[in-house]
Amino acid sequence: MVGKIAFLPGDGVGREVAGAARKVLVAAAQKYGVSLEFNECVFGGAAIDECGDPLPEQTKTVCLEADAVLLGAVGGPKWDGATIRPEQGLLGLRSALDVYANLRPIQVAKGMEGFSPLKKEIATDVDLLIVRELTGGLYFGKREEGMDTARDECLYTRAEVTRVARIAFEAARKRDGRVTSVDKANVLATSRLWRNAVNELHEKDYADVKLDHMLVDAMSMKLIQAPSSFDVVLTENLFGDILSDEASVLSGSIGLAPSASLGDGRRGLYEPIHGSAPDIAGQGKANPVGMLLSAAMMMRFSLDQAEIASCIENAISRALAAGRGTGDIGGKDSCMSLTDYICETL
Ligand SMILES: NC(=O)c1ccc[n+]([C@@H]2O[C@H](COP(=O)([O-])OP(=O)(O)OC[C@H]3O[C@@H](n4cnc5c(N)ncnc54)[C@H](O)[C@@H]3O)[C@@H](O)[C@H]2O)c1
Ligand SMILES: CC(C)[C@H](C(=O)O)[C@@H](O)C(=O)O
Ligand SMILES: [Mg+2]
Repeated sequence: MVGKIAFLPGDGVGREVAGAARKVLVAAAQKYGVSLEFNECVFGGAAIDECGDPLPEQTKTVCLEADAVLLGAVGGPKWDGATIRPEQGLLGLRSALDVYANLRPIQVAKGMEGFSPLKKEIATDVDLLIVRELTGGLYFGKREEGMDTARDECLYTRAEVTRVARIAFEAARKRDGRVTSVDKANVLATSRLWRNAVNELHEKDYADVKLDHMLVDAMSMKLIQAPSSFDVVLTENLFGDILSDEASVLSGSIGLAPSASLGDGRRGLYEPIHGSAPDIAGQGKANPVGMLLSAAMMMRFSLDQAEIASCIENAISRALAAGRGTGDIGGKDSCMSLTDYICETL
């Protein structure tokens, strides 16, 4: 047995793509003669319906005892914002696991430029990694919500910035050696602290990595205009959420984008960057690729199975190169038929 996986399908298309990931993982594990233990738990809206709590104690315990947590997506109009609150739900889970660094790779691989809405010469060679701070900032500050006034506090400590920046610099060393830190330091005090802490760590431990800073508004333009000029993009929680949805479009669809959320230990939380997509849920239209790539990241980072991870990634690339795909990238497959094809070609 190589690993205990807390398996949280969640809601909407989360359930469809998580089912696809389980199928591919089981097939890949079988091929390599290893076994995986899946402990399925209710989470999100499904958990509210079952026991009135989006993150039941039992689910939290299974996640804290697992080697990795594999999550589909949560939410939907039926539950409003109740599936994601900081003290419960999705934000509660991220904070309980202390996974402060959310890695969101975006690639337009050679031969895949056709999926991108960008001109071929701009889409070529896009390969960037967004490192998003995940357990601080506006998402976790104090809130006041009155009829006519509301307030969301944005708070960052130097230690919170330094630990996620370290992950970004380490990742850059294994890639092209460049970090672009994104903030709004011309306006926000938290962004000035952010820039200062990133510079301090850079000077102290990572002078070999090329560092530059960019304001988030300019970054959202440059990401479309010159996406291949970026290697690692480091940013705070809210900016990272927005920029990663934007960046996912470069590769053709949000349904292609995976993520790994990591802390100080080996345990991680793996989920595609998209949500429960109520507009297409239950229709077999969801693209499973972002979820499958998240499962591959799980095998590599938390379960130490790099070979299985590569096997899954290669099968996905081959399927896309063969013209297979769901409707969001112009294909004719359903979530299930694409998943079955990937399983067969592992
Ligand atoms: N990590 C998460 O669990 C997560 C992430 C984002 C949003 N949400 C929640 O999901 C719900 C819906 O949010 P939303 O509609 O703003 O964002 P969404 O990401 O669910 O959907 C945005 C758009 O992308 C499309 N899309 C998403 N995933 C797709 C896939 N796999 N294949 C093809 N197309 C896909 C949808 O059809 C929709 O048009 C909300 O309740 C939100 O809070 C959860
Ligand atoms: C659902 C929401 C809280 C979540 C976030 O903003 O982190 C989602 O958009 C994501 O990107 O995982
Ligand atoms: Mg998001």
